Amino acid sequence: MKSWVESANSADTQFPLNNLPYGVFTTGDEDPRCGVAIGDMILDVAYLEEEGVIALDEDGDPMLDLPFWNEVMEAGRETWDALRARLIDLLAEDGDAVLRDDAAMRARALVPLADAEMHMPFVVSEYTDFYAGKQHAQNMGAILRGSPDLPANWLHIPIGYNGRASSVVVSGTDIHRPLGQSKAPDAEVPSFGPCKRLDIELEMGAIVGTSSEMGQPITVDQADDMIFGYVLLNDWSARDIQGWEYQPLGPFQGKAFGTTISPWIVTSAALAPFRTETPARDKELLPYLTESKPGLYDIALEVTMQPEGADKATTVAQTNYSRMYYSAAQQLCHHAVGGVPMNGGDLLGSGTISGPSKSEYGSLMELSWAGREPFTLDTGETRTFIEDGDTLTLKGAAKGDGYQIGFGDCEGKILPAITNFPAK
Ligand SMILES: O=C(O)/C=C/C(=O)CC(=O)CC(=O)O
Ligand SMILES: [Ca+2]
Ligand SMILES: [Mg+2]
Repeated sequence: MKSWVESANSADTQFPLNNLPYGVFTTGDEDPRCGVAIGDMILDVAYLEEEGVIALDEDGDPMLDLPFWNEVMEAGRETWDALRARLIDLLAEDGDAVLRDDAAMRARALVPLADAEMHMPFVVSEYTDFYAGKQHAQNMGAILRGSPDLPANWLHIPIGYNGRASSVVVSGTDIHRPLGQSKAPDAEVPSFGPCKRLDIELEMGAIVGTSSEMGQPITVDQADDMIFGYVLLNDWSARDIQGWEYQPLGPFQGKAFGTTISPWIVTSAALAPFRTETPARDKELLPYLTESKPGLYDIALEVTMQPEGADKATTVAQTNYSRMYYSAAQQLCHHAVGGVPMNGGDLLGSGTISGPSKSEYGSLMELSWAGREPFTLDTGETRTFIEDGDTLTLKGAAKGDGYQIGFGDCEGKILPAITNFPAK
């Protein structure tokens, strides 16, 4: 689809007219507001709503003058579809000319992406992280338990744990190395201090738009319909803290200190042409988890690492979201079916995405095989885990014929641990 915003028609842009992802931005010290990426510009949809060019609510109440997309998410799929259709009409080469032919309105409504600061695109109500990548689960078993055999439940249940919504941050937010307890295998007692095995996890985040009732089960198809869109997600992980704390209740502090998401929510509608089947089942799933349509998406993913002062980043992994065993719809169905009310703003981490070859591993734990096999960056430096000053970036794009649907970088720099507090 062609737009009159020229930069949206380039094969290299992450934000062609087919994408139209949703973010929250500022360009100065005004209040953050909703925007839509198009080529190298942001469309200020809060302004267009104020001008009456976009009208979502029957009563004329604004929905886009807010520093989050939750209001639109909760309004439901009819509103999602209406907004997308209106945006395509306003931005298409041969669509409604109201914006295209009004130079003053255009100048006010289109802001260069390069001038904008991006904020959290939605209020995260709750955050759940799954463990649904088969290669990743086998690698973690081999590394930590001496065998790639999957846990007995793994092929039957999308395993997950309840994470922290309060520490989910937008790309570009620095993360301090966490403090915590750990115990080396040969040590007699645990010690307290900065994490020594700081890691990333390459994941996709699914964002729930509409709610389900407490106690009310839903089907996988209903769950799929509740998903508003997707972001890239880095589940920062403190492996030494995690290893000491996680039995028998699962991850706690080792994964609670920070989770970074990409600034743009790519809608399920934009990703629809890239739907792809979950893989063949090793064990037949129980009927409540079966899907009637392809539940995953073909999204190429990449991880880069850049030490402080280095002039370029090194690609350390490349894989694809289609490597997952369970879809977000299956995960959401499983979550709700047990009685949990799921709400607009619920964020579901896919689980770490790894493919079969080493170049496809989505964590440093796997890439360095728990620190036993250091890898070399383009700068000549070696790494096992993250060092202070390193910047880790996730990138992702669904690749169509002559265009791509991107998410914007999901980037975070690691700062030293904060140790100046009184307790010793
Ligand atoms: O198998 C383990 O002991 C640990 C696994 C993980 O840390 C993975 C995790 O948190 C879930 C995921 O992102 O896949
Ligand atoms: Ca994770
Ligand atoms: Mg986390």
